[in-house]
Amino acid sequence: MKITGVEIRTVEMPLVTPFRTSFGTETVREALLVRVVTGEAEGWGECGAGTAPLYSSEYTHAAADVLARYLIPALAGVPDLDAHRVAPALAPFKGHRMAKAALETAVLDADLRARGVPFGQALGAVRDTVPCGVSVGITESIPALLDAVAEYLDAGYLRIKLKIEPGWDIEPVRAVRERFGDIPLQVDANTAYGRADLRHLTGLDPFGLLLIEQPFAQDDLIGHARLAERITTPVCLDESIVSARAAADAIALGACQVVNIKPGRVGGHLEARRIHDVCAAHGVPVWCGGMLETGVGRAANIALAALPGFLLPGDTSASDRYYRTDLTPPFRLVDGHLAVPEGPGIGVTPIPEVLDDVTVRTTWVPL
Ligand SMILES: O=C(O)CCC(=O)N[C@@H](C(=O)O)c1ccccc1
Repeated sequence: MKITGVEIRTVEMPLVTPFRTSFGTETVREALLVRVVTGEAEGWGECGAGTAPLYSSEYTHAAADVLARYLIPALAGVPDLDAHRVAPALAPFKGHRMAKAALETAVLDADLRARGVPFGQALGAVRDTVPCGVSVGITESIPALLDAVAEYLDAGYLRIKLKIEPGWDIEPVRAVRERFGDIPLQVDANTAYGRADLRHLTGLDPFGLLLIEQPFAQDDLIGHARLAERITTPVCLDESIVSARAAADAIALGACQVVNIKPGRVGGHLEARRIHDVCAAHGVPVWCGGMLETGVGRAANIALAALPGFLLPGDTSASDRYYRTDLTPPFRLVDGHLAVPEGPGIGVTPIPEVLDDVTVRTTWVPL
């Protein structure tokens, strides 16, 4: 594949409601899109980094800079470029996995579109639709939380994930259980707790949760292993699982019994598939996480979520969970499921007038 150039585009997408997690509240999603232009096709990728480095060390401006200054130019010298050669070409540059993932996905998308191959088929999808869960942010009150959960259940979501943090954990879970019974329910702390909270977190065990996600710091595998020894609820890791090796180590240490796979967090869909394979080899179920992606990133996530080891509903919600107008034709929930795009590549393309409306910056990097 010969790339003629790459466009880096920053868009600002208003969220339908503020999204509050333990690491902050977002009302507008600033997202970075990468468009790879080749003689045969154009490919799209989305970088999940936030405006500020609150989920991980990456953030939108840094991702745009490292793409323009180092990552995209690094592809210039790669003979017979294809998606499998992107990660090795970018390996000399440390970190910046979300920026690397956006570029690799765009190269993969361009290649697949040129060959008429759907993303899901290329990755090894075995389903045409994927079951969908939804992530419910921290709300002002318990009644507001119950209203939000009721709305999502009415919309057909098959699993509820509650964001938790110190001071907002056992009570919200208890309230949801009392109102809605034994619906599929899990919690996500985004590293908000310390080992001193371990005993308190065992208080979540009686509620029959599907999992407790990433209560401790990204690098605290021992802390997660100790919690796992004290509770019957599976421990799930998100921020800690940055590679297939990290997944193998975490499983070996007993630090996780479930893994949330996010292609952006691990450097791309090819590493995401390797993590899927490592987990499958250890009998560890995985599910597809989300980072408020527009339809571009969402399409690729849905294709990934159709792989055989994705045994739990993911955060692949419908477009209207976050956006009144998505960049692409919206993903709509049908009986709690989203359809895996069937077209070549990721199967969707941003709608030009929508894209122009929300674009705040574009950079063209010729190769
Ligand atoms: O449904 C979604 O796209 C968001 C699901 C969700 O809660 N994502 C959280 C997370 O901690 O997993 C997140 C949001 C934005 C950025 C990083 C992470």
